[in-house]
Amino acid sequence: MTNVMEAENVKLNYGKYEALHGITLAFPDRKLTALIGPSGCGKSTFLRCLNRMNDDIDNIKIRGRITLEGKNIYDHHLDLVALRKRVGMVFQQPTPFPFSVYDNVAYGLRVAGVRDKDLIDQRVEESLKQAAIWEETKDNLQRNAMAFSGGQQQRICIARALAIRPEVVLLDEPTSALDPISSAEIEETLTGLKQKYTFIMVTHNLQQASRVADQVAFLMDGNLIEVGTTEEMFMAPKKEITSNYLNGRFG
Ligand SMILES: Nc1ncnc2c1ncn2[C@@H]1O[C@H](COP(=O)(O)OP(=O)(O)OP(=O)(O)O)[C@@H](O)[C@H]1O
Repeated sequence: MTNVMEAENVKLNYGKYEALHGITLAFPDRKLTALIGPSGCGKSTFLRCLNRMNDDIDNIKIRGRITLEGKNIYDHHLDLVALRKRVGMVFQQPTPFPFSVYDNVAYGLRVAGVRDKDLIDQRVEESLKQAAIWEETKDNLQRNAMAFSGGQQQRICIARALAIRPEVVLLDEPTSALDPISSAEIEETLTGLKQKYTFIMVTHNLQQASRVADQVAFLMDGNLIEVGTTEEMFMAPKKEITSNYLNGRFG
């Protein structure tokens, strides 16, 4: 199995505080990896390293190496806009822009300089279909995206992330702000898309990880404690501390 991204001994400091102590973790192609662990263990911090979303924070220092298809994403020559086209992101709160569904999904393509209206139309439709929100939006593409429900907005945001055809999609607790039905719809959407994209998802919801992930990584206090296939992690974790966490004894 090939790995699309690899993190090697990633350490991160917020000023003097070391939040990640040397994380080594590989992300297999077209699989969903769930990052789990107690609050404050560094899941989001680590996720944000993977498309350099931490770069703008003052006093941050990142060491180690993160590669995308073998190339170091922290290389000085790297074009950040190009990186973010290849590694997209979906946030915890649905964050549609305050304009139409169509313009939301077309946004990334237009920023990338695509002007061909037919190509944009086609990509908007394809992406909304992939994110399983086409049926609910196809007659309302000019409606403001903010006028849809939270769950629909999140699927519009997934469509927006997919429109530029990233290789990797980072998801930071994408369902924690949603009701159970919308969460289930997002899970179904992700499961259906796994053949096409590599997903890396932070989640607090262990059941969700067990339902949608292929690989699960357990972090605690800025360390990677254990990583394995979802089955290995939930059925036969190697470390007692992992087992205690999965059984709800702490966290
Ligand atoms: N911008 C920041 N400046 C300073 N410290 C930060 C910053 N962001 C996070 N931290 C600290 O780094 C540690 C890891 O935080 P992070 O948000 O990555 O954890 P998490 O596992 O995603 O937590 P949660 O599950 O609660 O979202 C925490 O101690 C947090 O307080």
